[in-house]
Amino acid sequence: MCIFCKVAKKEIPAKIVLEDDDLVAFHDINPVAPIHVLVIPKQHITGIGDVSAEHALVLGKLLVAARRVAEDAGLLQSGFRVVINHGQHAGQTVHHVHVHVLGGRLLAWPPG
Ligand SMILES: CCNC(=O)OC[C@H]1O[C@@H](n2cnc3c(=O)[nH]c(N)nc32)[C@H](O)[C@@H]1O
Repeated sequence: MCIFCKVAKKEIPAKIVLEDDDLVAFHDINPVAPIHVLVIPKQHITGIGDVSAEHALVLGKLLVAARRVAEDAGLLQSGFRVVINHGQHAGQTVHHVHVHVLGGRLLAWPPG
């Protein structure tokens, strides 16, 4: 089973910050910013490159949850970044779609 499916099923530990029937949000194990949270659907979706119209609702819920994570982390004023990586060039290492919520410091643009 994929590692994020295990997190969703509580089979491996994670510092969960938000959860509902459809998704779970938890701190990244290797944060690249003071706030680095991942928002994942409980349903296994391999990557944003694999989605279609049938996924629109859950994808929307991930983005609304990302905003809630940012708000709860006090980032609405200072700013935050929401990132989804797909495939090798984007550095995707876990093949279960996940939204990165990054904040707490000035974030460079363009990303490397
Ligand atoms: C370019 C990033 N591309 C990507 O695919 O990000 C995957 C993200 O998931 C993180 N991560 C991996 N395993 C675990 C785990 O068991 N637990 C947690 N809490 N985070 C994990 C990893 O640090 C990376 O930022």
